[in-house]
Amino acid sequence: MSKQNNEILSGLNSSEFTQILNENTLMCLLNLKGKFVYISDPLCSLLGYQEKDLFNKNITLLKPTSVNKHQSKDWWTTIKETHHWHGYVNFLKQNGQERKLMSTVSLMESQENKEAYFLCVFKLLPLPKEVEEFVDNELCFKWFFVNSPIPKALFSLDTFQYIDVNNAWENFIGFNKREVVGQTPENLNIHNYFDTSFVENLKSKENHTHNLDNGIVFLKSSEKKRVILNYEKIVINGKAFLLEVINDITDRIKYQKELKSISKKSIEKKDAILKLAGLVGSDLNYVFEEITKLAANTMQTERVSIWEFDSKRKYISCKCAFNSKDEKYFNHIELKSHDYPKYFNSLFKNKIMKVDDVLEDKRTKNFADAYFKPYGIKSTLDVLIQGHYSPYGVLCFERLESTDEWTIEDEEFATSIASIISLAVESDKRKTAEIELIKSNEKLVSLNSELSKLKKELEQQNIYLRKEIDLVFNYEEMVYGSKSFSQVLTEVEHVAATNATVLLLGESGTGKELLARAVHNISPRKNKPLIKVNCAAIPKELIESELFGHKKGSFTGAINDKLGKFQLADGGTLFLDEIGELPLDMQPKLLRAIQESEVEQIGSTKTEKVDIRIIAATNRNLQKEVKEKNFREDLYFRLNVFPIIIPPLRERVEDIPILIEHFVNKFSKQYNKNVKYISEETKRNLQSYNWPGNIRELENLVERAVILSNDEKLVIPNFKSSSKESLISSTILSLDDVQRNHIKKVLKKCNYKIDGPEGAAKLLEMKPSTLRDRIKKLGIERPK
Ligand SMILES: Nc1ncnc2c1ncn2[C@@H]1O[C@H](COP(=O)(O)OP(=O)(O)OP(=O)(O)O)[C@@H](O)[C@H]1O
Repeated sequence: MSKQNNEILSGLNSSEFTQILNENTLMCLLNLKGKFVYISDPLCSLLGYQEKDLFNKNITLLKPTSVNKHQSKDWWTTIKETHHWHGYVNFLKQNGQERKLMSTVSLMESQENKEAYFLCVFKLLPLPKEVEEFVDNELCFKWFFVNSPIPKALFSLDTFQYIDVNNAWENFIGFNKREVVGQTPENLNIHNYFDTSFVENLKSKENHTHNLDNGIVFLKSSEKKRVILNYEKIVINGKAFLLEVINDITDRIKYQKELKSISKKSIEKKDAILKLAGLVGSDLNYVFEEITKLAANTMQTERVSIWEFDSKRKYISCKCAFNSKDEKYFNHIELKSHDYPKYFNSLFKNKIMKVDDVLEDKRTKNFADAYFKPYGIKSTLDVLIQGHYSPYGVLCFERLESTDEWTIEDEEFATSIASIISLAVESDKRKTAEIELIKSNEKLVSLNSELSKLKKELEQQNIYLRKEIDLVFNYEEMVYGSKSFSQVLTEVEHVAATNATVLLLGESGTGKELLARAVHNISPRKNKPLIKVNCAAIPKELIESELFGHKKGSFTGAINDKLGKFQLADGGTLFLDEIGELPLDMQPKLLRAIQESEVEQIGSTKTEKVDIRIIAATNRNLQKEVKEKNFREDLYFRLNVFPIIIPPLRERVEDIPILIEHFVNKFSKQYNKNVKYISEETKRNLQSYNWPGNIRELENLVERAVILSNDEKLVIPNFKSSSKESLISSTILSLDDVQRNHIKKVLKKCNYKIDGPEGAAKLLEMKPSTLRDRIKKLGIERPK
């Protein structure tokens, strides 16, 4: 036998028990789950097993079945429920045969380890006499009846009077043995089951047992107990008695009831959570009202409220409160966090705070008088409602005077409700944001359509305006390398800041318009329009209307009112291109408009003030035109305030290579070409040309060349430098050539003498040795 078994047995080792146990005893000990913790050798060999086969195995391995057909439940189930058995059992032996045994099972407690075990003692059958012997055996009876921890009573089978009751019975029912012997359970108001038919059956048949699963007994104290009653007929000294075994299941039923109610409550809570979760997305006030109402009902709490933090979490204010009593509650009141730091700190730290006595708890004590006492609130359960980035607020459950404490289930439910509130708040925020977005989108659409309407109107009123406004100056467009053009730009910069009239003088294509835009774009008027009038391009009869506008019907063809360029340029700059072409009769009108800064529309009697800066440009020699009476002197003087002369391209050949590169890049991009190289020769050729059409001509030439070039090298087809007269090639000599020519000239003059006062070195102000080196380097030789 194992050491553990020995300990268990010694724990059970009352003197009586030892006497039962001898080498022939068929017995075993089962733990409450039915596992063998001890099995005697005779029982093992009777069933054909070895101890190790059964030890720690479940009794169900032996397939125990009740033999008694009146027994409603099987052997092991009955033992588990009633902790008791006295009757036959059939076991399946190891060889597959059945073995019927008389069994007596009772619950025992080990004094050693305080564990409970079922002690099962078996007798061989058929030996009815032995059965009697067993119960006749005084010691065995004592163990089975007197010392049993289960309440048991013996009745006379004839009169149903109590013959004996054990200690456990006395303790349970409350009567002592003396009070009950000779009485019936009915007399003592314990129960009246002996009126029922099963008792007759017990009388008539041998070894009959009966179970009452839903019995009720009343204790001496009148307290009612739910019990399972197990009855069996036993024979003592040849006389039949009725044994009653009482199994108290009151606690079990109460526990089952509690379990049922807990599960009912939990279902209710789940239903409530599902219902509330379904509300997320509805109007927030409605959601809050429903949440507080349903949460209060489900938690059986008198008051539930939702509080919201301000943006700095300095206070919370009540957003919604449910009150089962319908009193005026603290809707819309505020609690400042610095007034109640203990409350708020605990809430932020623990996220949930249950207070079973608000008047005593240090976290709520200091506001109990104001908030809890007047309303009879005894306990609270507060949960922090989390927001997306920071806490949104607090959910409060409040109970009036009640003994109920907040349970774990309550806390779980409250936390779930707080999560639903958080979801509802976030969804509401999203909805508001979406509405705002839709609104601003709608606003944008309406603004847009208003804008396009205005734009259309404006376009219709004056189709020039946009075109002119698009004339935006871009410094990157203007390249140069010459000193003379740099000088021009310096003048532009100086004059731009002023309001002075600028007169741009230069041949066609020299960049007058570009410069006019530059003046405007770096002037304080840059955000106002630059309006261009090409005096040469407008028919003579329309020029006045172009400049000053006209009223509808003022002349044939004036079908609408029209603004003139002066009005359009108001606040900005008016660029009068090709001013030399302005008809003579228009010149005094223009002069007046410029001088007076006012204009009069054709067909109108009113004059209109305008604030305009004038830039004029011409490729004509205006002085000559004045002399020849083609241009009015007074207008010339009025325009010639700040003349800027733009040199022709041939006078600034240093600009040519840079301009070529600039235009090559521009047109390569435009025509998707990959021109990268320009031969020095091409450059030289282009520099030696006299460019009557100036930069425009160069630009057009490069454009054509880029279009025609197929590889990385720019080829200028059919370009011939102009006739000798137009060439200024001689001016473009390399430095070496110039030096060579000059040294040669001086050497010739000095008759190739280098040293001395008459020598070339003296004339050239050089050291004779340096001159010699230079002569060598430049390959100058004395002619033979
Ligand atoms: N410095 C420059 N850098 C780059 N491109 C230039 C430069 N100067 C002029 N251009 C270009 O040369 C062309 C002619 O310039 P613009 O129209 O300004 O000359 P213009 O003197 O006003 O001519 P016109 O008297 O015929 O009206 C334009 O395409 C202009 O962009």
